[in-house]
Amino acid sequence: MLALRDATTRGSVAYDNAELVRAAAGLLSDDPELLAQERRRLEHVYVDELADTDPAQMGLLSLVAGGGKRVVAFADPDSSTYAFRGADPTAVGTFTHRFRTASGAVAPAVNLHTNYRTGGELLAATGRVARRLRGPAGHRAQTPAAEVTSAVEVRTFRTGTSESGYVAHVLRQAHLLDGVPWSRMAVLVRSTVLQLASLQRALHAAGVPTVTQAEDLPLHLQPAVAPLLLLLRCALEPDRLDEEAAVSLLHSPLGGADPLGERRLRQGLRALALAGGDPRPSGELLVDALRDPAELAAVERRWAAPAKAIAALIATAKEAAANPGATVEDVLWAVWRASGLAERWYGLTARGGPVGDAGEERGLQWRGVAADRDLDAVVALFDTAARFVDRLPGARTEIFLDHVFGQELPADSIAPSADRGEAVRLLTAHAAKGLEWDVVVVAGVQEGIWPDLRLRGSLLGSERLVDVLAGRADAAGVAASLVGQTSALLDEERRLFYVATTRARRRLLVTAVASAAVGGSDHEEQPSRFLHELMPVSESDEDADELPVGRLPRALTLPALVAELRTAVTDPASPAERKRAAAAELARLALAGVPGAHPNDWWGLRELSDDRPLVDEGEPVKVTPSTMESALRCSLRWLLERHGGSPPASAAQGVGNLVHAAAMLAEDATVDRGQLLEYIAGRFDAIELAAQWMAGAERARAEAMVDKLLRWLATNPRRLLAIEHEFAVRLADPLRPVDLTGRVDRLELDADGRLVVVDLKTGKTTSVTEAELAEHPQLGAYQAAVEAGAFAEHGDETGGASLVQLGTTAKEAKEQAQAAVGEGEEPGWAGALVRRTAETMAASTFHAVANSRCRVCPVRSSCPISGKGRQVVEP
Ligand SMILES: Nc1ncnc2c1ncn2[C@@H]1O[C@H](COP(=O)(O)OP(=O)(O)OP(=O)(O)O)[C@@H](O)[C@H]1O
Repeated sequence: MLALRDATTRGSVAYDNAELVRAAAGLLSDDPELLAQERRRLEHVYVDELADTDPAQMGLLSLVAGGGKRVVAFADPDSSTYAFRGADPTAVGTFTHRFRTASGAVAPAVNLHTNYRTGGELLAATGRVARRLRGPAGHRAQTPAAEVTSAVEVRTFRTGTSESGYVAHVLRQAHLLDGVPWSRMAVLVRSTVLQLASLQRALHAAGVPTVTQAEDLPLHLQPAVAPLLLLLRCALEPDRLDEEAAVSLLHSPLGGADPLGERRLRQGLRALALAGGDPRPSGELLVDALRDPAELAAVERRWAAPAKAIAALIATAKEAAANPGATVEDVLWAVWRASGLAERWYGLTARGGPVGDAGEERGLQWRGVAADRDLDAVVALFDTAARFVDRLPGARTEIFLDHVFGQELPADSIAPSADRGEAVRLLTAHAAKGLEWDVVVVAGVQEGIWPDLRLRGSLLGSERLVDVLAGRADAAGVAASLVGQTSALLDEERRLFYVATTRARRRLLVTAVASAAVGGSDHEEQPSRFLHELMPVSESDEDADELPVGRLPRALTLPALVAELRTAVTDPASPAERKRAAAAELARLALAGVPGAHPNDWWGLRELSDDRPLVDEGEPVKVTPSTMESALRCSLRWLLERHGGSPPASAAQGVGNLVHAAAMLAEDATVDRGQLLEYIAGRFDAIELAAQWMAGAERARAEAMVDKLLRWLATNPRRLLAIEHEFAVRLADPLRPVDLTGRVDRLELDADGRLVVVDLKTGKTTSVTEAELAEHPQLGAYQAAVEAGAFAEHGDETGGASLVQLGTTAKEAKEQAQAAVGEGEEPGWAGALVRRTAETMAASTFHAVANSRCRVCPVRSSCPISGKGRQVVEP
């Protein structure tokens, strides 16, 4: 702490760990009194992970514990993985010479050969990896302490999905069958950025609880921190605000948009731009809107809100950064306060705490835990910012951002990690160092990812300094040095893999994807060479290079088991023996109350609860002309829709309804057009449109329909009797009386004094063909109603019925007229059709009939002839 204080007050630009250690060493060597005091205080000094120490740490150690002090250091040269932070594995070899005994003799070195962690099979496999490492080998022979069983499994998969499915399966198996607690299992990956999130989602979906500890992720990747940093970056470096950044800001907690919201916003911006003759794609418009939110005022408030919030925060950041003397802390604070996230997350954390069993509370509690974690991460960000400001007063925020984004691994943390409950830990191989679990999965071990042979360096390049000091850097040949660096990297990656695989006590699973390039794509994924290294050397040369391919077994869930047993029992091809065994298992599950196990639960085997007709004989059947067509087309759909299968009618009016309502005002062509348009304009805003940007076009369509109606009225020779007239009439029949009820748009009188029913259609595709028109059920039913005396006050002779198509793309309204029923060869056809419909509606059996509307049928999932509803009839 002293060193730290001095390092900062002396205005040093000490910034990485090695520099801090160096500052402490400097302080001690400058002050003999302090050094003596320290040396007196330390009687025994223990060093763990000696192979990961860097020269500065060794210097400090020499100061406080050199000269014959009691120092014990532990090292495994094969697990040194911090060379990129300046660690020097050769410190292990020179240690006994450097830290001599009090008498000046070389210190003793002891090799520990007993392994208490695991058993023979695992040791043999990890030993094969270690064998390929350069360096001392004397310590490598290890024997297990006891006869424990251990197992290694290497598997490759064709896709990442099946890989994570298999990983989930193995974890569930260990938990459910072998009783391993979730917290004694872990999944290790090489790269947080590439692998962690997708794996976590897949495991979660498969019912494996996982936990990624915040401290396992570098700061800039933590979900709560990433959007704040991105926002700062975009505010300070405007070029950074591209479409990708804009979208992730909108979807972050700072924006709060969902995918639908984003689409609506894009559509809105594009409609506006197009209206102004600007043809740019919506991505560019989105970026512009975040820079200058003026445009957003014209977009519907609901969809514009996330973008407005982000634009405001960007402005806040810019403003804060423009203040003279503003530090990164000030800027961050301004943005954080303006975001309002603090209040929201604190509200949620109040519900956090340990996760109990009460199912309902659980969701809230998880959200509370997540909010806790997010707040922790933001606090860590402020800590980092404060340290940065302390060390580099006056440095610009951009430099801070570079620094934070440059971190590949979580910063060292001395905070103890909280116990996050019973869950499988998901972490990087680096973070797994020093830990162990009963079951360890090392996933995604792909060539190119692990080993990752891209040359890299630390902020200050300290690892190269180490090379120079150790005489490894060849000043003469850069190429030679590059080769050297690459092979050193391969060693380091292999050691990291060794660390990962040696974390397992009982069971190790290592997986990768092996996918051949498909078609012209050169995207081929290869398992890492490390997988081969784990495998025992094969006897025959033929399959020496073959890695075992993994197959996804049945999911270890009750429903999957029940499904498999049921298939075995009912499959005609399965042998009698197997059927009997499956039936016995099902019986056992049924006794235990497992849903779906007892044949009583199998839909296909259930007795009908009631086989009486829907309407008792002699009772009237209610038929409305508008549903006749549907009932005749497929009576099952009609039945299901009628009894809860269709979504409730929306209260909001559509454009068609609005035009219908306006048409009620239009008795004939003398009506005032302006009045109709005013009517439409006045109610237009109440319409639920698919998108606000469609409003212009939809309104034009509504107005066009009104104009078509007016022009059609001008040519319509008949006289209006009633508009929107309701009727109810009984078609008498001793067995099956029919109550025909409904409403007609227009009831008109033709030149011969006969009644004509006119139905206005506002849909775009409601036209019918000539053939369909002759027996159009709805029109026929109107005619039958007329004949049965539904409009007795006006007469009971029908002159036909018409559809007037207003909504099609045609310029003029089209009248489609059905001839009067009495004029045809079969005068009673309409009444007969109504009776037939009534029979269908009152029946005890309803038929599913395949037809052109099946594709959009809302009750497909209950239809036996649709693939989706097969379970309705099959056991
Ligand atoms: N003498 C012992 N008797 C029984 N168990 C032991 C003994 N020594 C260590 N173990 C157990 O063996 C396991 C590994 O021990 P430890 O973590 O100390 O090894 P390590 O060499 O530091 O491992 P690494 O550096 O690879 O993480 C632990 O579970 C520990 O409890």
